[in-house]
Amino acid sequence: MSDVKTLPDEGLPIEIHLSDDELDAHREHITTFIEETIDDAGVDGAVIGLSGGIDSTLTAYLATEALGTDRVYGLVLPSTVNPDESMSDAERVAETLDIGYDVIEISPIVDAFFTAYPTGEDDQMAAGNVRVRTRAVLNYFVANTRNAIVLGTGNRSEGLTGYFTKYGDQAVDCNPIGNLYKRQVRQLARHIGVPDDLVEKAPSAEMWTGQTDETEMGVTYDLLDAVLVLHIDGPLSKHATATTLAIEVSAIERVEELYRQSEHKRHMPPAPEPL
Ligand SMILES: Nc1ncnc2c1ncn2[C@@H]1O[C@H](COP(=O)(O)OP(=O)(O)OC[C@H]2O[C@@H]([n+]3cccc(C(=O)O)c3)[C@H](O)[C@@H]2O)[C@@H](O)[C@H]1O
Ligand SMILES: Nc1ncnc2c1ncn2[C@@H]1O[C@H](COP(=O)(O)OP(=O)(O)OP(=O)(O)O)[C@@H](O)[C@H]1O
Ligand SMILES: [Mg+2]
Repeated sequence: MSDVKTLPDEGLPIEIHLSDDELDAHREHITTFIEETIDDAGVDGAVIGLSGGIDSTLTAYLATEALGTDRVYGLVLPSTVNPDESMSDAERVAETLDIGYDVIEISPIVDAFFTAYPTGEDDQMAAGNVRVRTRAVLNYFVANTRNAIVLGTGNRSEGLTGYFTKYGDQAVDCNPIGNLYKRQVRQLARHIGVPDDLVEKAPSAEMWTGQTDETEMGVTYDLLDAVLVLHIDGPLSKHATATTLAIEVSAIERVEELYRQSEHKRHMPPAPEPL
């Protein structure tokens, strides 16, 4: 973690922190959103990929609260690079919520891609993205058969930094926690009773062995969220944000870079204007 930029203890802006009343309001707002999305779509329920991480765990808890156990279905999709502990955490979530779920090992499918195009197997990012997109295909396969929609687990911090695989974990029908920054995801999860060990574990895409979000992005989520709320979403300039948070301008510039480089991921694929 040595070259990961962090926030000084006193640097957390109040705009990030949610009071108990605000957390209750988010809980109500999100469960209503899930219920209305299912009703408007005219489907029987929702499918969600369970990774044992906090984003899918919180989304699954809120979906079950909104829809009931019978209308939420979990998919636990291990590959060779997922730690056993993550997959058992994912199963624990499904068991705790008492929702139906399948465990499907994706390695044979992923290996078929590597056999088809062996050059790609050693490219860590490209191969990791194949694992992520394989899960998307399975999510939709199961959703089609169950007359269900696919619930995404993307949060606002990931959305603004493009920290997701295009047409992979972003290939979903809605993102119930998409308006929450990562720190708020943890706060709401703790508030509604998600076990502490799941709230506190280090976020990881688990696309390759040992990957963690913060190491790859080069900033902690606390720093990222603070810069997003004050500067990218908020009114403060780069220098005012650096002063407010007592951090170097280079940390702000790293966040700006993540935001700028991922602009294409936040839009539908463009086409030329009609002639
Ligand atoms: N300017 C541009 N305009 C239009 N399209 C553009 C583009 N630049 C790249 N592209 C396209 O986008 C592709 C690159 O995007 P993409 O395939 O997504 O790949 P990329 O952004 O390179 O990698 C995915 C990132 O998301 C992270 N991730 C993925 C999945 C889950 C999680 C998690 O937190 O669980 C995190 C992962 O660790 C990595 O940092 C290029 O191959 C190209 O096709
Ligand atoms: N092994 C897996 N099986 C099923 N779904 C998965 C698996 N790995 C990832 N996913 C899906 O991809 C989503 C994106 O992963 P991401 O790592 O961003 O979220 P998370 O694991 O829920 O939380 P965290 O970011 O804290 O690790 C997950 O929320 C989950 O829906
Ligand atoms: Mg994860």
